[in-house]
Amino acid sequence: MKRFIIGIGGVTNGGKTTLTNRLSKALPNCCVVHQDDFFKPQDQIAVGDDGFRQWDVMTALDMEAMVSTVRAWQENPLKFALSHGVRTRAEEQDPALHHQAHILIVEGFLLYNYKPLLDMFDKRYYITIPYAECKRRRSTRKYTVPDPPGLFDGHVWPMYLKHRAEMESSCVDVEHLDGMQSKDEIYNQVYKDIQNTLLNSL
Ligand SMILES: Nc1ncnc2c1ncn2[C@@H]1O[C@H](COP(=O)(O)OP(=O)(O)OP(=O)(O)O)[C@@H](O)[C@H]1O
Ligand SMILES: NC(=O)c1ccc[n+]([C@@H]2O[C@H](CO)[C@@H](O)[C@H]2O)c1
Repeated sequence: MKRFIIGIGGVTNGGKTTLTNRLSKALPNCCVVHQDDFFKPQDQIAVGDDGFRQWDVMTALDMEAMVSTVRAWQENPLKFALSHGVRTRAEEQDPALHHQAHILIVEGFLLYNYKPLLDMFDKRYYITIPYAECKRRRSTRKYTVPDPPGLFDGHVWPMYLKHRAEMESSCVDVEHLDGMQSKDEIYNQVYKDIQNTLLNSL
């Protein structure tokens, strides 16, 4: 049974969770790992010289635990699905793929800057949206720890630019997605692409 690990990375509020949720319902035998579930507790997040808690850096995340979770899926996708309460709905899925592939979607804003995780992906997507749209969408969001005033311009966006530049300079192979397209357009494009990738490699 073939196993595929798909990364849905990119900028905060680019639409990663929206896309992941739709894909995970449509793809066969599909589990999901969300990077946001691996944030360290607030009291372990350093406060920078700028006065902001440094949420948007690798050290804010327990990346070892995240990699272990992905390894647990690799070792036994069926056990992983059962223990994470995933029920696959065969009747809605593509019968050509259903019995042949197990899929893990890993979704998050900092997937491709951590080598041990980077190397686990079979396919990497990277969603981007421009600054103004990102700031607008982010201002409507309620995180477990709400953004203090100025966090977006003082920390979130500069860290995004820094990590993106790092990723580009290390020539990571990613497929870019335009997060300004409609949710349907993005979903249809990625679903078709995954279907082709799977069928070509089975
Ligand atoms: N293609 C789209 N067009 C317009 N709005 C979108 C699109 N995709 C998602 N959104 C909206 O943008 C906001 C962020 O979406 P989502 O939670 O999927 O992003 P995310 O990348 O997972 O964000 P984060 O990881 O920073 O929490 C939501 O309000 C969502 O409805
Ligand atoms: N999920 C959280 O615990 C949390 C807390 C504080 C900030 N964030 C933000 O989540 C985004 C990634 O999805 C990052 O831009 C963080 O700033 C998340």
